[in-house]
Amino acid sequence: MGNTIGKMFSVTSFGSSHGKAVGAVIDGCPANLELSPEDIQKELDKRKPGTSGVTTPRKEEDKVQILSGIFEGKTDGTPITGIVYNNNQHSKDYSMFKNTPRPSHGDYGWMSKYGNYDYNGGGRGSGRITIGHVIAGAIAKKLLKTKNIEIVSQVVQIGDIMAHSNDFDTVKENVEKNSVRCGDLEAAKAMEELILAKKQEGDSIGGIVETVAVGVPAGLGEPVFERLDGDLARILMNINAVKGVEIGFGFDVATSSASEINDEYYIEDNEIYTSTNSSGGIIGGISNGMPIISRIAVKPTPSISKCQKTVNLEKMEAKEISIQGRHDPCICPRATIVAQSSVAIVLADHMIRSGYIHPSNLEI
Ligand SMILES: C=C(O[C@@H]1CC(C(=O)O)=C[C@@H](OP(=O)(O)O)[C@H]1O)C(=O)O
Repeated sequence: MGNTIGKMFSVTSFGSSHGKAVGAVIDGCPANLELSPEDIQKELDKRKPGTSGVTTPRKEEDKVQILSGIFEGKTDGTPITGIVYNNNQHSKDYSMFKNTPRPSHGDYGWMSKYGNYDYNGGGRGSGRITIGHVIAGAIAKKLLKTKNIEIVSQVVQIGDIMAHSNDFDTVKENVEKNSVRCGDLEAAKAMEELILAKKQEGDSIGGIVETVAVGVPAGLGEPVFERLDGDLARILMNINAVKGVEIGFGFDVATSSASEINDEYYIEDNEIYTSTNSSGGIIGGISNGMPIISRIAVKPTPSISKCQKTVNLEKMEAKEISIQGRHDPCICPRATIVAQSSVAIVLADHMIRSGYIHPSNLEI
């Protein structure tokens, strides 16, 4: 239960971190979208572990195989299955967690719910599960590109260091130039130093990832329980380690007057625009044609080597642990591509639902 999202463009996630494989089944992608494994691989390469000092050192190639849904280089309207086999599990690192939940890791909740919980690598609760999001997101992004919709994500905050650049094209170019995936290269340096310092201390650090989608037409989203912002919040909040979601001004609306943040309209070349975008491109739950802006607050990775208090659930006694093994000192850099994929999945779903993309054949 709870492994599928989307109505017309739906994604079912499967697998676990130390099991055989992880991936996703995507149903509802219309036929005739040109799609190759490389289209997906280049996105997975941005997420894969072991690429820099600010990620987990686990070494995985994360090579995708497409098992179904493509005929002669194009989608054929049937379910697309993308799979990545796990190759570099170190399950012995996890033997100490069998009955000993890591503080603030999903371990305890999953042990309590299922009883039979694969504690190795956090099982299905692992960040590695986001491979499925990225596979589906790569397809969604290609689909959206046919309608000139583009999405970019960047790290805008790590600890108390903030990024200051938010011009779409600059951010798009700059995120590829630094391991933190921040659009402001000055801030990126300071962020990297902070992450490496936390890693050195055996600790980790949280931050904020922002995603901007441009070219989204007005009219996506449905009242009352399937508003576009509601659906975005749902998918974003479902990413591991996310503890907060904002759209547009988000929590800052609480300290604002309407006269300060209302987005005033104007007309240019017979088109309607707003002069500001504090609504983040969504009003009344429906897109208004302005860029869709979302932010996620990502908690620090809970698995740290600093000594922490926990309990042994079998012996019912207190215990201290220092978590070894391979973990990200900060989740944010790799979460950028997961956030972007998640936004793409929701937009693809709503583009089909609203009739902007034909549900079965892209050429119609
Ligand atoms: C491997 C990835 O992230 C993993 C996420 C994770 C966790 O508990 O969530 C724990 C670590 O797993 P392992 O101990 O097996 O290396 C991370 O490395 C990945 O994202 O590809």
